Amino acid sequence: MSSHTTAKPILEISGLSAHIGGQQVVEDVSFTVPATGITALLGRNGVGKTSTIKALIGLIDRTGRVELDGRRIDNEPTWKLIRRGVGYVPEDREVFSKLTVAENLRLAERDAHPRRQLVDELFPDLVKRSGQLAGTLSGGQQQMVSLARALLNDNKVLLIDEPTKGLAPKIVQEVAEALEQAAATVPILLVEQNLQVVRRLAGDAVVLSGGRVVHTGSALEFLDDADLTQRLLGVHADGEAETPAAAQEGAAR
Ligand SMILES: Nc1ncnc2c1ncn2[C@@H]1O[C@H](COP(=O)(O)OP(=O)(O)OP(=O)(O)O)[C@@H](O)[C@H]1O
Repeated sequence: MSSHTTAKPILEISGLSAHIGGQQVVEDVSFTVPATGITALLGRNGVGKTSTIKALIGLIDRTGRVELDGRRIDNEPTWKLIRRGVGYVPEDREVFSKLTVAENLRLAERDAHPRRQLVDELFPDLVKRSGQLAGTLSGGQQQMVSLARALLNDNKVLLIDEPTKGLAPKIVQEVAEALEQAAATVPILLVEQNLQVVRRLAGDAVVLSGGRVVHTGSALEFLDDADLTQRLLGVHADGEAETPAAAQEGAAR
């Protein structure tokens, strides 16, 4: 899928900076997220991908400018951004383990008319397991619950952090399939280490190093540039073994 586009972006980020414990983890970050398709946020471990997403939605203190659909949101608290239609699927999934699948989904319903049919079509396995405690699901199934919760509401954009992390290859493909279908209904900013998934899904790519944006452009063009992927991700993105999880931040700083 190539959705490299010049249409009006859904998210416009400029000069975003954030500190954690005295360390600057996001440094003057600027990029845009197009109003359609999937934009991949890439980089080695520890470069600040998760922190950038958290800064975007105010989960860590930030400075800079963030616009959602042309409206400034950087001065608003997280709960308000969620209500304005910024869906967040965190890295650790955060399902309520003592609640059933159905209860997890019901808790997430924010709109008067949640998109039940879409979610049931996307995740038939969850329909079958609606009475099962979420804590007894596999990692992949919990990821589906986490994605389903965000998709129930009519969001303007989804921020999804490493949805395939730690999942078996077959389940990675299922999650990728769900993301592909979800992206037909809502634009997505996706942190993803599995570059085969990025290749399949992403139109644009934003690459971070040392808390800064070091590359933006077409995801496929980036992945096809072996020198650039080697330099910025520590891997050759040549179709095989495209998972730079072990490539530590450091060399690119
Ligand atoms: N709660 C925290 N306390 C202290 N330092 C933190 C905390 N969270 C993140 N950091 C530091 O901030 C930097 C950026 O981390 P972040 O998790 O945003 O990177 P990332 O690119 O998402 O990494 P990964 O791919 O490993 O998830 C790292 O140096 C990390 O050690």
